Amino acid sequence: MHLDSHDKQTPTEQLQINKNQSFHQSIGHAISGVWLVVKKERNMRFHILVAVIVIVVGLWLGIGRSDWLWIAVAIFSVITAEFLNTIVESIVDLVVGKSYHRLAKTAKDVAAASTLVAALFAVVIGLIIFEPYIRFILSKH
Ligand SMILES: Nc1ncnc2c1ncn2[C@@H]1O[C@H](COP(=O)(O)OP(=O)(O)OP(=O)(O)O)[C@@H](O)[C@H]1O
Repeated sequence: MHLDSHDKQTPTEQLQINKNQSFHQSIGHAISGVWLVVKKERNMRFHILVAVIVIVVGLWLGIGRSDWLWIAVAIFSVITAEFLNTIVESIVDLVVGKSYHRLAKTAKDVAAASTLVAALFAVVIGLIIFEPYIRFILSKH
């Protein structure tokens, strides 16, 4: 997925390239970065949906503090990897444009691999935390 559409500014958008002048301005741009990834990256929306489901199930089961800590680590690892993946994609597209380049492929594939590894880490954390509950529920049936 490319963020090309973000490059086409609407007339109301300011074409700022100088440094942010205030903390408020920095936070505003950071939040618009978060919104941009959520809006444009289907995978990010999927990660958020899974995170919400895990949080709801965790609340329902009443899991402990240390379990929440690991779930927080897993969720933030996946989200951070997805942000880095989007950064790499954007920079690669900026550098090579529409042309094919072997190093562009390497950069994008390795960036995608980092998200995959983070997602697998999250699945392992989820299995370790929820396995006793799943086993208990299955033993009741
Ligand atoms: N300029 C390029 N040169 C060589 N290979 C490319 C280039 N652009 C993309 N690719 C290859 O095509 C794949 C898909 O490109 P795309 O830009 O859609 O990646 P993607 O956005 O990482 O996919 P996803 O949204 O699933 O993460 C990349 O993983 C890479 O293997």
